[in-house]
Amino acid sequence: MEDLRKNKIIFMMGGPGSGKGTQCEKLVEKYGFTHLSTGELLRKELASESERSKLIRDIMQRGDLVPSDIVLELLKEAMMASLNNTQGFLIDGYPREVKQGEEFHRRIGVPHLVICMDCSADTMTNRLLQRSQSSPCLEDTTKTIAKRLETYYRASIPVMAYYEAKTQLRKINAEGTPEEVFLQLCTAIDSIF
Ligand SMILES: Nc1ncnc2c1ncn2[C@H]1C[C@H](O)[C@@H](COP(=O)(O)OP(=O)(O)O)O1
Ligand SMILES: [Mg+2]
Repeated sequence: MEDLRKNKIIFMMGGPGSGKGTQCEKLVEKYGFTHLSTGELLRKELASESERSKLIRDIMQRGDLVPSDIVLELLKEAMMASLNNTQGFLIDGYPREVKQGEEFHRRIGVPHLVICMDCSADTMTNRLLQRSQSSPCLEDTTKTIAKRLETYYRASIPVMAYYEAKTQLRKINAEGTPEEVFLQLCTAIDSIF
């Protein structure tokens, strides 16, 4: 098997609205990383006509969660595809639970850096509400947001504890302006090169 860890692997954790997408875009531009989001990979797979997409669709229609081995398979294929023309992998919104982290560890390895975008519930809520005002979709009501935040907190605490002992875990103050947050991220990332 090709060694996917010959490139730096960085996990970007953070609640909804903590600024992961915004910062990943800036980091891709500065460092030449490949930005991978498992949600995005699943959406792309569903839009294809593969056998696997039918399987995933069936699972989702039953209301079940997509099994973590399928998610990891998609992630691994995407990593393989850009293995020789990237400066590293920036993986956003993964792992969602410790089990996914353990699977990633077994199949690929330990990430070189885990970033946690530290942001208060108030700030995340305000950002998400602002975004929802500029779109016709009213789904992101305060109540829905509160539920998403709670789900994130509950899941992220054990994941962070898992990585604390395994690799570099860096907490970033994600409350500031995008430029302020970006400067902190650059310091953390420069430290692994
Ligand atoms: N540092 C910051 N200050 C103010 N607003 C920010 C910000 N970072 C991102 N935003 C805005 C942009 C979006 O409308 C919203 C959510 O950002 P995002 O990058 O999509 O977050 P995530 O991908 O973590 O859900 O908040
Ligand atoms: Mg995002």
